Amino acid sequence: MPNRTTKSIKSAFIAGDIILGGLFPVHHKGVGEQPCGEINPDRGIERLEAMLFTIDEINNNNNILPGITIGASLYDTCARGTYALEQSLEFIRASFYSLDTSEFVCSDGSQAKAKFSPTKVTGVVGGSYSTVSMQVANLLRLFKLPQVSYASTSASLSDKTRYDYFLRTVPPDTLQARALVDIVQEFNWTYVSTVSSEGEYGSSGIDYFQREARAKNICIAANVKIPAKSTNSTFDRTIRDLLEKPEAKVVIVFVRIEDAKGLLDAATRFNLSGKHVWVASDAWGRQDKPVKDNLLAGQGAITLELQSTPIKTFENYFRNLNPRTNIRNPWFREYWEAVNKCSWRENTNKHATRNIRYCTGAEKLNRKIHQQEGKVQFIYDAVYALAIALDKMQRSLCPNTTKLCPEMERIDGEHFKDFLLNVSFNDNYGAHVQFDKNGDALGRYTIMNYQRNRTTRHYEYQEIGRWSKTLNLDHSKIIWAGGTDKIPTSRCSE
Ligand SMILES: N[C@@]1(C(=O)O)CC2(CC2)[C@H]2[C@H](C(=O)O)[C@H]21
Repeated sequence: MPNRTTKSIKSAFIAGDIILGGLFPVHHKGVGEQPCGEINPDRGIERLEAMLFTIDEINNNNNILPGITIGASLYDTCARGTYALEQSLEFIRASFYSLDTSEFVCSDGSQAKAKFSPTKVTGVVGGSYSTVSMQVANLLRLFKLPQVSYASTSASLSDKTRYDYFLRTVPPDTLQARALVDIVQEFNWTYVSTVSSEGEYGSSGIDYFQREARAKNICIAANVKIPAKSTNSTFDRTIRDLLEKPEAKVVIVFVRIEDAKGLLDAATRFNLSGKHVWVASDAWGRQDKPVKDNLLAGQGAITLELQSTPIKTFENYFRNLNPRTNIRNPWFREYWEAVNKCSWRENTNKHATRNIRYCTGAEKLNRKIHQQEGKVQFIYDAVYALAIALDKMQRSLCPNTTKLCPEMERIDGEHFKDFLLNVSFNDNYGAHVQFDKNGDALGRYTIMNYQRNRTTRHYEYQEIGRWSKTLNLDHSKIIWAGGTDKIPTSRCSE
């Protein structure tokens, strides 16, 4: 199905009897007046394709909605709440749009049909960033449109007095804060500093950490906030603040990925290899960006990532995508140009411009560098949760048919939300999917240590344990800064 654009709004569209909306940060935030910036390969394109892949899989599964096909209408948020809000208006436009064509008759006497009518969606998958999900949730709830995020972890989104149509297949950061405190206690650290990004994710996450820490008699030394607009001097000041509390060797880091990079870049400038033990939340996770040029400053770090399992079949699907055939994703060619560093623009003049390498479409995703994006499973689970809820609703309201019956022509959002809150299934990839009364999923985290592999001598994230209500760490796998296995101390001197 070709992509559809209304006005300047682009979407990836699959036709179907029931349409699911989707929101993905296909592009990073733009700079200055530009709402959208660079293409976002992992958290944008790969996640969007994960939703398309899951819908294909469900439509080929005769056990779920056997007589009904699911379609999709996916939009780019540009990782920006305001932009996402504009795109999300497309999801609810159909609620207003009731073009009466009965007065229009074609020259041959047939009934006129609207060339384009906005597609009504039944549920929305997304967004990624909590700030985006919050703004979109404020709009969708007015139209009783359930929303299932695959990545937004801010604890605020558990508040059903504000976000009553918001659910998620990921846990709230209150659980991540508890996991971080359990790690601090595991090593008998009683005096730590904290660094957090300004904004919903960082501020909310570190507040919960500090609340949990104080309850366990852990003292906070420096409590540093990174403003939204930060420069190198911001991070230099952060390092100086940390150095004023030398006994607090451990630093709890609840920051956006850009700030994690800024922090380690500054630590490198101060030549602080091994001075601090960074203990970081999922934004840092197992991302390459913060540590790529900061091996010594980053070594010994302990980081959390939401526990997920790669979806093998999606891996094959994604690797075999090609811009010549993958036309349902209108951003795929731009992605292809970025990851292959080539230009897709057809060569309109006789001589190819010397310094541009044109894409051929024969380029292949390099297997060794591609690691499945960490939230693919949560997208897979979100789409299945919506489909299974629709299947149960269809069997309940339309018992004599596998098709849509009149009772499901205009799906009541409140009724659908009840079906959604009651789904409970295993996704065949190690996850049991269910929602609590707040629409939150169970909390499972993988704990990693950034270390220099003793055999290969390469730096890497090594899994050292897991947290699911309680912490389970293998101390023998940890390599602290400087290659030592001696646990650093971080406590008050007085
Ligand atoms: N959990 C997040 C959030 O905003 O709620 C924190 C994050 C900034 C790092 C983004 C992660 C992601 O998109 O995988 C979201």
